[in-house]
Amino acid sequence: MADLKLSLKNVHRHYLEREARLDILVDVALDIAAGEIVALVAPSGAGKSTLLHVCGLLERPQQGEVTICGTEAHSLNDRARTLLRRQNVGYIYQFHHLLPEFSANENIMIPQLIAGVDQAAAKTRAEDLLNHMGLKERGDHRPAQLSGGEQQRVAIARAMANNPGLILADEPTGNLDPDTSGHVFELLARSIKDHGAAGLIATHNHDIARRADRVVTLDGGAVVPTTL
Ligand SMILES: Nc1ncnc2c1ncn2[C@@H]1O[C@H](COP(=O)(O)OP(=O)(O)OP(=O)(O)O)[C@@H](O)[C@H]1O
Repeated sequence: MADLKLSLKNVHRHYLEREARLDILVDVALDIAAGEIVALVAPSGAGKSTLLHVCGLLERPQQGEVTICGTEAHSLNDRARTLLRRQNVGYIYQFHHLLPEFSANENIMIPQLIAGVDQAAAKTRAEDLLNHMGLKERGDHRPAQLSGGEQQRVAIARAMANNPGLILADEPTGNLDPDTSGHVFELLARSIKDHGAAGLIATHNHDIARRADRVVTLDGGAVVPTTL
């Protein structure tokens, strides 16, 4: 059987707005195996961020199973969910969310230090990851001293820092020009595959989505395959 990094079964997520109930995710099923990258393309408001939040254990679905790297999250308490997320999930956002007062190296070290890695090992790994991102000389630079594409490459390195099995990316190239978008996506895809991780990448950019192993969309709240 495939080594599944993400498995969703029968997932339902709704929001209550005054009297109305908004059904955003309806009976969602989705499996992503190690080494696989799935693009999620759907109109604004369809529920892409909601799906990523459920996959990343930031939101609980009202119903269904969310299994991350072999561990089913539903019955876990909040603390156990946080640990599962920290150990197994890397998140990348449209805007890098790097800590402005810290250098690129330090931004990549911080999640490792939180996970209990010692200072020297965290620094070595940060330098190694930056090197892979083509940013060897930029370790001491703060986010404001880097271009948008460079900031996103640091954000990718940070997401990979604790070697997560699952990478979730919400519009990771949404803020970049087309050439830079392609380059950043290639680096992200290579990182995911080199680490034997799985990736779910929400994007409005069809050129980017076509580079994934497969593309899915949200149709009436369900995840269904699509071609672009
Ligand atoms: N906490 C919440 N309470 C009520 N409604 C919410 C909440 N979070 C999201 N929604 C609604 O759920 C729907 C899906 O939102 P979501 O952010 O997942 O969409 P999206 O596909 O990521 O959109 P976009 O591409 O514009 O970012 C929207 O109609 C949104 O208003």
